[in-house]
Amino acid sequence: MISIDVQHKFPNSNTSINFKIEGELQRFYGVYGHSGAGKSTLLNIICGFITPQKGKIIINDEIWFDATKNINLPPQKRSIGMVFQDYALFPNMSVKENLEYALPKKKDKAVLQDLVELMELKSILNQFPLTLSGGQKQRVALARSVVQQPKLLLLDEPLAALDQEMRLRLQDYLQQLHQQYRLTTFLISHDIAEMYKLCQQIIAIDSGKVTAIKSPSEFFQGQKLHGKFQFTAKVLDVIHQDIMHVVSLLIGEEIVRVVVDPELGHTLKSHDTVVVTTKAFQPIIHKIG
Ligand SMILES: Nc1ncnc2c1ncn2[C@@H]1O[C@H](COP(=O)(O)OP(=O)(O)OP(=O)(O)O)[C@@H](O)[C@H]1O
Repeated sequence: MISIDVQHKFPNSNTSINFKIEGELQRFYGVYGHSGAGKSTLLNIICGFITPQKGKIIINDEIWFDATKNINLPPQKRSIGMVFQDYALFPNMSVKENLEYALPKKKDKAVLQDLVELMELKSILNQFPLTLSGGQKQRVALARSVVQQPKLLLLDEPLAALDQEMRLRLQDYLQQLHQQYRLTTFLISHDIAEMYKLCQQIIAIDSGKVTAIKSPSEFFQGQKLHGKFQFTAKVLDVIHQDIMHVVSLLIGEEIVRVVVDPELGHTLKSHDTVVVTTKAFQPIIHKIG
């Protein structure tokens, strides 16, 4: 059982933090909200980097924080694995040494071997972080955070710096990790598809408060899906040909050319951000993967 009920106010900030979460162990939670909503603050409070002014954090009957009883376990006493966007590996240690360093002294080394296999790290065990790609580093960082089999795994946008292909592969690894070890996981992500794929519950945060805890389909379909296509795109260039105005748009990693009204065409320039919507909803869908 997870029971979080904390209040906090940062000096010089208008945001009052008030997080209330009742949840179950072994679940994969997505933490979702606008920039500045308080997602990282939630993870920092759970791991003990920020001490809230009031409230309690109880994880599986263990009190990690209780302001009235003056209990505040330091981060190293809270059983937590963490991975952030920047790959915090020890640069002077090989992959193998990075993993071994994380293994608690009395723990069986078998878990290391399992993780090396699951995360396909065998071929890079003797390499140093500097020689690894972003995706490889994050695979090692994920494996390292799981070596000690923590009670909570806290992931703050761990895949945000990776390209789309690598991101999808790492999502598969994350999924396998969760299936294998069933660690209670909190993942911050802005990627709705990622949340759908990985998370059982979405913890929605807005202005320092938890506003909903729902399944991805309940949450996102209520919030986002309006039965029409809507994309955010970057304008790459606008070509004026006679009375035609052709705009090249970058949508995700795809470039799409569209003809627009001259009135609109004259107002657009490269680097503008636009929203593209279509009224008719008759998409042609081809399975590609
Ligand atoms: N140490 C701090 N001191 C003062 N204010 C802070 C501190 N940490 C966070 N805040 C404020 O709390 C609010 C929430 O910040 P937080 O980083 O948790 O947002 P976030 O949802 O993770 O945003 P992003 O998606 O951009 O990373 C912001 O208004 C931020 O300025």
